[in-house]
Amino acid sequence: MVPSPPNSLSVLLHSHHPPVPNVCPPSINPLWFTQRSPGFNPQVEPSFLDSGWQTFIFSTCSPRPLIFFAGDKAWEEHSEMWMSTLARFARPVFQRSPSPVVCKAMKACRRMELRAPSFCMTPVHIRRHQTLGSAPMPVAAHSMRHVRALDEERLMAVEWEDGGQSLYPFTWLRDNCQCPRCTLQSAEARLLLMADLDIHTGMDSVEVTKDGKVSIVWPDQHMSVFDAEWLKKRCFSDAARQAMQEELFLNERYYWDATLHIPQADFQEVLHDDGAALAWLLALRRVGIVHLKGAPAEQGQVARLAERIGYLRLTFYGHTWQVQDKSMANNVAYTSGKLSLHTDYPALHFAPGVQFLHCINQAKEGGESEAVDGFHMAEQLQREDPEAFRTLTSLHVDFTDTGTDYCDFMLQSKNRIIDVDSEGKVTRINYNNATRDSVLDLPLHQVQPFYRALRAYVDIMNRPENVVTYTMKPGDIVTFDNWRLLHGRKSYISRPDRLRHLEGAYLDWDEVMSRLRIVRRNVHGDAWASDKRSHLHRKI
Ligand SMILES: C[N+](C)(C)CCCC(=O)O
Ligand SMILES: O=C(O)CCC(=O)C(=O)O
Repeated sequence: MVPSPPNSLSVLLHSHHPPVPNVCPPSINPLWFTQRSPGFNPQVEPSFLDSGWQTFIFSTCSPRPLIFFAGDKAWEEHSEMWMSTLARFARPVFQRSPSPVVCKAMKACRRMELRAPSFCMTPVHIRRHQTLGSAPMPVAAHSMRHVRALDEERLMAVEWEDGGQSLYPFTWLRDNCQCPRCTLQSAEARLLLMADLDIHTGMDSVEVTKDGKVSIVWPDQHMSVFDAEWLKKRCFSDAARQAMQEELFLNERYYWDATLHIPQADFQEVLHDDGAALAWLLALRRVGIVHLKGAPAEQGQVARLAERIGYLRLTFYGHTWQVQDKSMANNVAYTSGKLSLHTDYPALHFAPGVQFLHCINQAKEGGESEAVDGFHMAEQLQREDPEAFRTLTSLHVDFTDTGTDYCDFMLQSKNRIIDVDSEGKVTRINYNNATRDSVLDLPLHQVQPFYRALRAYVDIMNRPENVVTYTMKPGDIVTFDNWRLLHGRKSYISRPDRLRHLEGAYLDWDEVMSRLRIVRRNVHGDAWASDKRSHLHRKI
């Protein structure tokens, strides 16, 4: 064992029995690292632990930087591989880290000439059977050493007890005054009108009160008092903002291919236990697909699951809908034919974010399910065929859907097959070949390039190494990110004595994320998040 120098990195072997087992095999984790590395902040990630992943969690929030390893038996079996994985992926990340604590630790490591793969790690066991949810997280008391007004810049500077500093614009502080005249406390909503906000306000005085808050007197003698923790959460530094946004939106994704072991959770546990619900929703967000097992094989279960979240998304196919081989089918899904990889409902401009499919009855022959990670496939397309990627992220394609179900409908939409945000990051896939319209609103010279680009994307997603195949059994519910995954099914033999029957429902990501935040707060409280942010304030 390599001795641990003072202030060096320690490893805690975190024995964790995840509520969602086998989210991914150890062999996949290095991939996760490579994807995360570019913007990777070595912060503690309790959420990741809760989804049952076997990986390394970094933390610089305690006096010494810690590395948690969330694993189980896999650690014993793969410890060598884990060590070298950590050395390969984590060391460069730590080396790039601006955190003074990490820099100090790295220097200590270099002094001791500790090189990869050992990476100055001391395995230490912490209590077994302890999840991070129940682990005593260091509670950060964010106390302020000093506050001052920088009148020229119209900024308030907070110097924190641990040495860091944060800057807050006067205008922002006045805008966010928490007093009952400026904030409706019962709704946590702003009362102060924009028209009444002096966006060039000065500050008469500022001080730290005896109970550790910031007290400001404005030129009109209005007074604002801000809690240290509240201010810390809202620090404007790049790192703090990035951490806050990740905490709010959980936008980091784990990209996968055919080797994915689809995360699983128990249907009843998810319905009744917040820890299980949290694990489910975290994996749904990060991986994009989770199987729930053990639902009764009868109609009504996807509605119960949607109620666990909030409410489902009504569409022209009804509150919930029955996937069966129907005569005069109003959708190709309601036949026994093959469904090629697709997202649901690109005929809507705002397609449902999340889909539940519950197997009530499976076919005797055929009907196996398929899924691919559309974001990962888009990344591969961008790498292999940038021209095709440009085409699919820029051209708007017409989709159409006409018929009668919940009521009669005649939908038309224009969507980019690969939707990107203003920074070029893929946010949504819109593609169902069945509802792609024959109306193609392109000048002649763009038609053939469009087909070439679409075919290139489809060819990548159809590669066997990218497609996960599974067979749903009665009582299984697949829950997946319909903005990200493309799903399909093999054709099946329809028999009157054994009717294949799935029940489906849609939800939107806003409602799902809302429930995720609530169960996370129920399970962890707010302490871990603020602790995570404790060292992220801006150095000036
Ligand atoms: C019919 N339904 C609800 C199973 C799927 C509709 C998806 C689509 O046509 O894009
Ligand atoms: O029948 C299936 O397995 C999948 C159905 C489907 O893809 C859909 O309803 O969108």
